[in-house]
Amino acid sequence: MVKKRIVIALGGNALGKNLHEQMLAVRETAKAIVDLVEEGHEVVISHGNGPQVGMIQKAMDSLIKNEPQYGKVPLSVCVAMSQGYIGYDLQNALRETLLERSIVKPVSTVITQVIVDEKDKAFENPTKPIGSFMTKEEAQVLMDKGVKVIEDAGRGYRRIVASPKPVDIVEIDTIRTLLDAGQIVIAGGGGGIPVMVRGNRLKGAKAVIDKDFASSTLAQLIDADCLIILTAVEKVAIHFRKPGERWLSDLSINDAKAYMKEGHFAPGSMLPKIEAAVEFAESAKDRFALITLLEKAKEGIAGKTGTVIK
Ligand SMILES: Nc1ncnc2c1ncn2[C@@H]1O[C@H](COP(=O)(O)OP(=O)(O)O)[C@@H](O)[C@H]1O
Ligand SMILES: NC(=O)OP(=O)(O)O
Repeated sequence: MVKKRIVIALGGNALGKNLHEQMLAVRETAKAIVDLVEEGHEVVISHGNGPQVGMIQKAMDSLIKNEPQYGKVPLSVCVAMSQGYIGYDLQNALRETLLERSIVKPVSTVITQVIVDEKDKAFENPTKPIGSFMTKEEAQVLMDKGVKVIEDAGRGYRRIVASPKPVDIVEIDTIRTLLDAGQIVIAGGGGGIPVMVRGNRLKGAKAVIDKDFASSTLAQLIDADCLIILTAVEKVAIHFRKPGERWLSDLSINDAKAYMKEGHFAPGSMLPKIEAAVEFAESAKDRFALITLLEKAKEGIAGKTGTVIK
């Protein structure tokens, strides 16, 4: 098997929805990642943070309601907190799994800041769902207080925040150096901490970047061969959950663009994954993206399952 440089973007099911679920889920996640390390691939791991950043923001808001002396915690800081505690669990699960298989490789989490454009139209039009799912009635209570909420891909209602596109990654040289030294890197967690450039200063932005887009940017900047997006489906489908549903093993860039126009991929769930996959696959010759289930990552990279976009 040809050794590849891979960015693995972990979806919600790789982390669970709360602290306890996360502790359990990352053990399985680590096994799937170490399977790829064992085959000699270089891996960088990125992950989502929708449920986690929503939980942190809610916790911080209720803290300052009772103890206002702490001051409001900006959303960018909540993203940084989510990177920290998810990275902590993930890097320890990876460390343990590597030791079990007698593989000597340091693992570290790089607190990653991602530059966004302050003129990005996304700041005027929040679209990124975060936090837990609510019923319509619960959502109405929040909406009455002026909180922006949407129905999230048929799964319930969630708060929404702005989600600008990633422009650049501040710590990219650190990530490259660690990778070139043969280490495993967790980076760009939760889409990265969104920051805006103000002269020598980086100012946190009130946003949550989509992890699939941040992963595509990361993969391009480290010249990865492959972007693997691990989620809750083994393959991508057209006519998903409708008559004529068809699961795809290969998806050309042109077909992906046509299917996006025809509305086959749900916004907020599969659509950003296909957009990110297409962006990466068309960024240079021989690059491809793979979308599959967490536990099928090894089979997917061997060409046995998943949807390959190239
Ligand atoms: N065309 C499609 N093909 C396959 N899955 C789709 C499609 N459209 C929407 N989905 C849904 O998108 C989900 C993945 O999005 P999501 O759960 O938001 O991702 P994440 O794993 O990053 O948390 C799948 O589990 C599936 O239910
Ligand atoms: N930041 C982000 O895209 O998180 P989710 O994948 O959990 O939505």
